[in-house]
Amino acid sequence: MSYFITIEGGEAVGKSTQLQLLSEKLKERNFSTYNTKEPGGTKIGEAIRRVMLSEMVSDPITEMFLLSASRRENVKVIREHLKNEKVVLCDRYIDSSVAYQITVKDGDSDIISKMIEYSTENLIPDLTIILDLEPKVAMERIALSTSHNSVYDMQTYEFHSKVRAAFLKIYEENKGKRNIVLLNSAEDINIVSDTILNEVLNLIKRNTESIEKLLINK
Ligand SMILES: Nc1ncnc2c1ncn2[C@@H]1O[C@H](COP(=O)(O)OP(=O)(O)OP(=O)(O)O)[C@@H](O)[C@H]1O
Ligand SMILES: Cc1cn([C@H]2C[C@H](O)[C@@H](COP(=O)(O)O)O2)c(=O)[nH]c1=O
Repeated sequence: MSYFITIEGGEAVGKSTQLQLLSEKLKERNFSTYNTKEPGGTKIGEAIRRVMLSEMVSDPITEMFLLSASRRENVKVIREHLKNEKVVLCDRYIDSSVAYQITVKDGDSDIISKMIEYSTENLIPDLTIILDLEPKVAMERIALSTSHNSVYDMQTYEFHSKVRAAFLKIYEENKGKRNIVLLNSAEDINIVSDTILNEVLNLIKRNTESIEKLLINK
């Protein structure tokens, strides 16, 4: 069985740390994983990432064109890995576009939703983990980190607060409709990591059980 899992949230909430830990823990359990991120994941995507992280584009639709080009290329690669029974872990995906380009930057939601549709061809995650953190703590982590110096990392408290609120809204609007989990990432790294692993193992267990039921009833 293949799984597509996304990790979402604002700047420095711990997405890449948790993605790496999850990948290692799944490998220890004999799952084959493929790690990727957005923007990025392919040669074109990485070039777009460099542009986006060095220059804040004020027009959300212009940003969506860049993100969609990166995403479309990345989705092709993701689909190949899903065909090969991999657990694909993606650091940010479509919920980030809803949060940043629609909610925070007030981009036209119909246009952006269409762009998401075209770039993903409706590839929806099996599970989305949203990491939530007070912007004050996130900004402290950014200040201490040597790798957090993008134009997004350097935004104001107000910007980071809007991003946090946007992800909380996504959670409220989607819980019960798709597999989406909200976690407090102010907790210790290992506690957050164990909780994420449990969520993933539960998803796999639920799926395996429903397949077994189908086979028995056949
Ligand atoms: N639970 C935690 N407690 C304390 N520090 C943490 C925790 N999780 C991550 N960190 C630290 O916070 C910083 C940001 O973490 P990380 O790079 O994983 O965040 P991120 O969400 O991927 O950031 P971005 O999306 O902005 O690149 C890193 O220095 C990391 O070591
Ligand atoms: C996928 C996606 C990303 N962004 C922005 C927000 C982030 O700060 C940067 C990526 O940097 P990170 O270090 O990987 O967090 O890109 C966005 O605005 N919209 C999106 O859909």
